[in-house]
Amino acid sequence: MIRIEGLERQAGTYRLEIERAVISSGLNLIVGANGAGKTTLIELLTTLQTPDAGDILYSGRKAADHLPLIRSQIGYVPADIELYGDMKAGKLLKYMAELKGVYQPEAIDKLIGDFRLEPFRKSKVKHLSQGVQRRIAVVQALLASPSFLFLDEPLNGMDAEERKFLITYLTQYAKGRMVIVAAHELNEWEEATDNVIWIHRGRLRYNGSPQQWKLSVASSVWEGEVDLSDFERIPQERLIHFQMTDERMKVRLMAKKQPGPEFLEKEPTLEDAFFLHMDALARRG
Ligand SMILES: Nc1ncnc2c1ncn2[C@@H]1O[C@H](COP(=O)(O)OP(=O)(O)OP(=O)(O)O)[C@@H](O)[C@H]1O
Repeated sequence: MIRIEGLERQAGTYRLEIERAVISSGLNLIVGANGAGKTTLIELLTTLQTPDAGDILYSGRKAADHLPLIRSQIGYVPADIELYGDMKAGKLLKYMAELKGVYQPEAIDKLIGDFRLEPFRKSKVKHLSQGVQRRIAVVQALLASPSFLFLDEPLNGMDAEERKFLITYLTQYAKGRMVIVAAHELNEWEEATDNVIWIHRGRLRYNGSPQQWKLSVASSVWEGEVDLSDFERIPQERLIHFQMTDERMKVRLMAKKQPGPEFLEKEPTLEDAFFLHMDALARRG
C-alpha cells in the first residue's frame, strides 16, 4: 500500500497538491488530460522527484527516510524510454540485472521468453522497433520482481498484439503487487483496471473503483444511427464517437435523457466516464 499525505510539488507554473490518498495493490490506472500531472505524480511516487512538502509512505515507511530500500522495490518504465542503443538486447538486460544486483540467467531467459524477445537477443537496441524497445524497457523494470511497478504510457509505439500481451501480463503481475499505469487511451484498460486515479490540473479528483466511477455517470451514454442532417444538429460537445455507415451516421453521445427514439442507452466505458466527468467539471466552471 502507498499512502500520500499533504503532497505538494511546484514545477514552473504547474502545481500538484494531493492532501490524502491511499493506493492499494492491483492495477491502478492514472487518468487525466494532457498536462494534468500524471507524469509528475509518477515521478514523485517513484522518488525521481522530491516533493516540496508532504510524505509518500510505502507500506508504512516514509520514502524520504528509506530511499535505498524503497527504490529496490520499485520498477519504472518512463514514457520516453532511453536504452543504450549500441548494446545488444540480451547484453543490455544482463548488464541492467548486474547493476541491480539481481543477475540470474534463468530469470532473464524466462522474461525474454515471456516477452518474445528471443529473436532480438543479438540485435543492437537502436535497430529494433519502438514496440520491441518498449518490451525491453518493461523487462528491465521487471528484473528485480518489483513490488511496485510504474509504467507511463506503456503502450506507446506498440502494435495491437503487443498491447494486448502487455495488458494481460500486467493484469497477472498486479495480483498481490502494485502496478500503476498512466494512460491516455482508456478503453484498452477496461478489463484490467482495479482502481482509477483521476488527476485534473494537479488535484486528485477521484481515487476508487472503476465501477463506482462509471456508476456516477450512468444513464448518460446513448448510441444510435441518424441521418446526416440530424447529425449536424447534434452539438459537437455532446459527441463521444461517430462513424459513417452508408448514408447515415452511427453516433455515441452523452445526454441526460434519451436524445430520440433511435437511441439506446449504453453502459459507460472508462473512456465515456472520463469524458462525462470532464464535461461535468467544465460545466461547473
Ligand atoms: N520541470 C518543469 N518545469 C516547468 N513546468 C513543468 C515541469 N515539469 C512539468 N511541467 C508542467 O507541469 C504540467 C504537468 O506535466 P505532466 O507531464 O506531469 O502532465 P501529464 O498529465 O503527464 O501530461 P501528458 O499527458 O501530456 O504527458 C504540464 O503543464 C507541464 O508542462
